[in-house]
Amino acid sequence: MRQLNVVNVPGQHKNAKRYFDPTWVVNLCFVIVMVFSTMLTWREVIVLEGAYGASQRSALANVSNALDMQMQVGIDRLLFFRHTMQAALQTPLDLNILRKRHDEFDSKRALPQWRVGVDNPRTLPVYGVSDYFVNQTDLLNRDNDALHNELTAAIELGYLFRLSSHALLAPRKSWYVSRAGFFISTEAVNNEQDIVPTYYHLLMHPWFSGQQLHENHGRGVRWFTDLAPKSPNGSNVVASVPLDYNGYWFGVVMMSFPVDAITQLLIGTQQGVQERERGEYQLYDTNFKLLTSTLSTSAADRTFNRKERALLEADMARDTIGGMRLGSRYVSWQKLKHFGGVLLRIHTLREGIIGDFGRITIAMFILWLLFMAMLLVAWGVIRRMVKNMYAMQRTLQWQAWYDPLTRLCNRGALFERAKTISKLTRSQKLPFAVIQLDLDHFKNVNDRFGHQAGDLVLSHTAGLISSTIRDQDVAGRVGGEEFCILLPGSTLLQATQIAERIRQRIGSKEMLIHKHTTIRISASFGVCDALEEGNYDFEYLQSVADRRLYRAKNNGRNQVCSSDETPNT
Ligand SMILES: Nc1nc2c(ncn2[C@@H]2O[C@H](COP(=O)(O)OP(=O)(O)OP(=O)(O)O)[C@@H](O)[C@H]2O)c(=O)[nH]1
Repeated sequence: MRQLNVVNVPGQHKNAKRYFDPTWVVNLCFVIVMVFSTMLTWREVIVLEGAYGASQRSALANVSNALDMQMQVGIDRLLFFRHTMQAALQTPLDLNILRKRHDEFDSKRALPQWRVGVDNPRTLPVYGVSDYFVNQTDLLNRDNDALHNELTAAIELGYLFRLSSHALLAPRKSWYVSRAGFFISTEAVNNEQDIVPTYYHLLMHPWFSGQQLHENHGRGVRWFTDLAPKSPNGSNVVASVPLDYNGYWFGVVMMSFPVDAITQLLIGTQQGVQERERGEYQLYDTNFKLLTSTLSTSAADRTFNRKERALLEADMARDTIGGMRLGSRYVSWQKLKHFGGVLLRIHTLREGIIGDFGRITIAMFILWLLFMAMLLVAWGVIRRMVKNMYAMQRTLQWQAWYDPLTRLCNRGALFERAKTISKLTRSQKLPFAVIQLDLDHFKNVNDRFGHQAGDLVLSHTAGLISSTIRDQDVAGRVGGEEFCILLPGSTLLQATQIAERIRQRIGSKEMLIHKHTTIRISASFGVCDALEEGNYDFEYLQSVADRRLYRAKNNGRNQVCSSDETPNT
């Protein structure tokens, strides 16, 4: 027998679970709204974070530029001093007072230490060491033709050293250290015994030795740090520039700036800035050694661990300005143009939270939380409403299609499905059998045992029918105690056998209608098939089956009639 491959008729109870669940749509919609609103909020946070980073870097750039400007003043002054020396070497002053100093130098140059000076408080004395000392190292040389001119140029420079301006970043000390074994210094050497150690000390520092031709090819200003936080003078930053003239390296002009003054300068730039926006500024030298900070050294969150330092140094190797989040801090940094060091700005989470960006972020987060809470509540309510509506719709739909007592199709549903099956079987030229079934003497059941017992018999019979037919067959209650079964794909013979099986099952069962009462009932059947009748019209088929049912009734009930001519089978 060919298998009928369509029984998916609207309203069929067995397929009800395949219905689409609308709560999934509600869930999906809310999840999409949640995801999108979270993504939008997140995007806002990222934009805010970018703006925060930019504001941090811009605050740092302001301070860094102010510091650079002051450093530039120092550099300008240093270059001016060098230029003065070069001018003095080019056109030496031919004054009697200076010529006397040449003679004095010639007379003292062999002494272990000496002092030559103009008796005038507006200039500085020249301190020197012996010819012997100079000859000990290739770094020094006293055999040059311009030696006297260099000496008078140094005395002239002494005048300028004295005229130190009142810049914000005033030098602590200024020196001219000559390779010819002498120096001038804004810090007087009070004891003659200290001249040699002082000169030696100056030579040994990189800010002198680092100005040799092979170390400073560009002959520009170089910056050095002199870290001595425990000394009374504290740490210094030293700028030095070589003095060259006519291709000969004469010596080095140097100035030292106290780190404390830089600290004050940094603190000064914070005046007028709200405390929560200030953050902490740290100045590091070229070797990433901390020089100074605007906060006291005891601040716990000012230091970086090894991993953080490595991250910062890697970032600094790539650019001249940047910023990154390190733990709960935001660290922005900028390399200083002149000094070669780097200025850092550290903004802690606490400062960030009480700042404008922090407050906006918190407000946004609270709004997002509120929105999420409202969304969740709305989700719950709408989901429940949709669920209830859906359940109600399913109930109504079920009630429209099914008989509540027997749970079989009602008359209307059966006719609808019969039409569909009829059309389908006709198009596929398949048999389509119809069984009409009527309980025998059902009135007696009602009369003897009551209407409720009658209902029980009806539902019990429906159960027997449902459990006997196949999945593709459809059973319905078409009258009080009258049933109809559609058997798509079944021939008359097969349908008659099925009807017979149902008849036997109904007749053989003792039905429990009261606690201690069972009854046995019977049913009569009329069967027909569309292929045999040559007509697929359901109403016609039902009328034939009905006619045969009444033949069965007339022939004594409890039997199946499948023909108009032959006696019951
Ligand atoms: N309990 C109950 N009885 C019903 C229901 N619908 C119809 N009936 C009863 O079914 C009985 C049908 O009686 P009849 O049409 O005389 O048929 P019968 O007594 O079965 O006799 P035959 O069909 O000739 O064998 C009537 O008494 C109806 O009241 C129902 O839903 N529940």
